[in-house]
Amino acid sequence: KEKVEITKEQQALMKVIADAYNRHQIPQDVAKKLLQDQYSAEENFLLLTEMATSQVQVLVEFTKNIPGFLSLNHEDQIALLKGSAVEAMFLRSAQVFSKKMPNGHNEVLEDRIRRSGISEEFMTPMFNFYKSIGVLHMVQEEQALLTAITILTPDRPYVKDQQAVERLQEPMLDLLRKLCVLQHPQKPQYFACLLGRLTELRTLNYYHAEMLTSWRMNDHKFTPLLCEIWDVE
Ligand SMILES: N#Cc1ccccc1NC(=O)[C@H](C1CCCCC1)n1c(-c2ccc(Cl)cc2)nc2cc(F)c(F)cc21
Repeated sequence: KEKVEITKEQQALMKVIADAYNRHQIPQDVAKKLLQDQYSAEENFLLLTEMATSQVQVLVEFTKNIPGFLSLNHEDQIALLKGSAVEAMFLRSAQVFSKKMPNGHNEVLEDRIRRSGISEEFMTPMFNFYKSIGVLHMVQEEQALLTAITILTPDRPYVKDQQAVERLQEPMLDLLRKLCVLQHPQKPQYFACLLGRLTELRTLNYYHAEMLTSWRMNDHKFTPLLCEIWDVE
């Protein structure tokens, strides 16, 4: 039986990433807002664009805390942020969706999202992903590392120095692998399962632009930042 040990520098890395992840979270909890009231498709769309805009700002702050990220080539830094912003948003949404709430609240939240204005055809892939994240019962450190690993994906479009990105992603993957063995000793496949979720996450990337433009309302307005990050307008 392999004796898994987290080294001193891996403990330091975990602390940096987990602190940055907890520090850079969306202030207002959108789930609470959705549970309070039933909003129109227009109001929900506006809420989404506000959430997504603040999520990008939060993502940039989190990413700046990833050791070595700021030493990457500047265009590559932008390419990594642009390439991972949508996935980070869905990963964050999945984590919010998976949080255990008082009886019946999770069902109400799902219903509010189902009726928020998103086109029917995207419900299944989106909720399948949310549920597949939910069943993993990830701890905060795993969520933080998974977000960092998503950002540090070497094969994003327009990344020039992929090796430099791999050198940053590898220590994160190694640390996450050890964490999974220590946190979920009864699930030897847990680490592989987590990485499989990142593949499922990429498919949501594919749908996101259409999810937005097909929102059940006319005249979809996006902030300039979202036009940059989402392939819309
Ligand atoms: N959460 C969260 C979150 C954090 C940062 C950025 C965006 C976020 N997502 C959001 O706000 C949206 C809201 C926005 C208002 C209308 C209903 C969906 N959202 C999404 C959703 C994101 C995108 C796209 Cl195309 C469709 C859906 N899946 C959610 C799951 C949840 F459980 C949840 F509470 C909220 C969720």
